[in-house]
Formats: sequence, C-alpha cells, structure tokens
Amino acid sequence: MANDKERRLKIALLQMDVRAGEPEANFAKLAAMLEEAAALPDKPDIVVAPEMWNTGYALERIGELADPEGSRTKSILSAFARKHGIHLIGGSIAEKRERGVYNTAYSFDRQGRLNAAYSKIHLFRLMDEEKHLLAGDAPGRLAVDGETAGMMICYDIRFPELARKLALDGAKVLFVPAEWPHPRLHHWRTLLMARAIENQMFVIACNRCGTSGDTSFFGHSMVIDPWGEIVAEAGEEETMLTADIDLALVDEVRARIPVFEDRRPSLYAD
Ligand SMILES: O=C(O)CCC(=O)C(=O)O
Repeated sequence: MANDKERRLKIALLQMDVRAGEPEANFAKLAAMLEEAAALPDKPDIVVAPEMWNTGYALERIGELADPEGSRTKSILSAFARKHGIHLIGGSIAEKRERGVYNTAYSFDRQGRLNAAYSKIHLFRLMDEEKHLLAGDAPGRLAVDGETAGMMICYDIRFPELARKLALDGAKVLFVPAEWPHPRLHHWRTLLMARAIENQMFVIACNRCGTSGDTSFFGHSMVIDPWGEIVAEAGEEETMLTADIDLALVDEVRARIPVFEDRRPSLYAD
C-alpha cells in the first residue's frame, strides 16, 4: 500500500447470459463463473452477479420457478463465499415467500454469512414486474469488510432519492445487479454515472447479456469511481469484468467538493 489511507478492493463482475425459465442451466452457469472468478490470479475481494439470474424474466411461470425462501441459492452462495473468503453480492433472484415472489439480492460476507437481503423496491411496469412480483419495502444497506455500502436493483437507479438516502446513511459503494435491455444503453450509462457523481461514491453495476425472446440485453457492466470516471466497462458479450478500487477516493472527492455539507434539504426535500 502506498499510504495508510488506501482501502483497495478487487472486484469481479459476472456479466452472464441468463436463460429465461431455465434455473438449472443458470445455476450451472453461475457456478462455473464463480469458480472462474475465484481462480483469477488476482483473487477478487468482491464478486457481483446480475439481476434475476436464476429464472430470468419468465414471469408467467415465476411462481413455480422461483427459489422457495431462496434456500438453494443461499446455500450455494454462502458455501462459495466461505470457501474462498470472498464477499459475494449474489445478484438478485426470484425468491418465493409465503406472500408471493420477490426480486431479492443477497450479500454474503467472507465467512459466508448472509449479511443483507434487499428486495427490489420499484417494480418495472414496462416488463410487467408489478403483475407477477411483490415489491420490497426497505432500502438495501450492507457492510463490506466494515465499510458501509448499498444495493439497488436495475430500475431502482432511476430514483435518485434512494441512492441519496443510502449515501446519507454512509454508503461509499453502490452495487447494482441488473437486467437492463436495449435500446436504453444511454439511460443505463448516464444514470449510473449520475448516481456516482452526485453521491460521490463508487457505483458497481453488473448487467446480464444475451437475448430472451425479443429482448436483447446489452451487458455494459460498469465500475464508476466517485469522480464519475469509468474504471472499467464491459462490451455486450458474456465476460468477467474486473477492476481495482480504492475507497479512500470517496473521502478525497467528498472533501474536494463538499456536496454533503452544502446541501439544503429544508428547501427542497419532501
Ligand atoms: O429502467 C429501465 O429502462 C430498465 C429497467 C429494467 O429493465 C428492470 O428494472 O428490470
């Protein structure tokens, strides 16, 4: 380490293709990509998966396809995190609970303990999510190696208030699992950069790639620093995107332009 303020983390994002309605194929693909990530010469500290990777958007059959209580997913992800000592942001899955199916992201610490679960708050009507899924009712806060972070899922990034709330609660990193399709690549990149710049935090966004029916997903997973610079960005193909980040940059940027001190919420916050 160059100085004792550095707080470096290696990140690997699993930009995977997802087969709609085929959980077995998706579990196998995720397991293969996880092992590939763990075997990288520069072993990652954090691995991130995309949204709804177990079922894709097979919403008509989601009740039968979703993982009951997420138990299969949790046991696989927890075992991986513990075995390799890697913090895992396990994307999100279709998770079946008594009341219905949720789009839920799990976070496992390096000991394999589930340290956060976040169910997507904003359901995306353009893809009929609200007809088949239930919305979560709490923001996604978590800790990564003692640092505060947040999780939002896909469409959530259109809601700047949520990212701001997470930042105000101390998040230095925002993780975003997604299944964001063409033709809105411009929205994806711009919104992610905006969330990073306005909140002066790292944004680590893992999108799926490939095609389901007539919807094509463009990948372009991204790691963006608190100054809004793109640290890494994937293309449209299935790949593992890696990046090194230094969390000390968050404090540097926040000291340079003290947005959090200068805000005047009494004039414009609800
Ligand atoms: O907001 C968008 O354009 C895409 C959102 C989306 O695909 C999702 O939330 O699943």
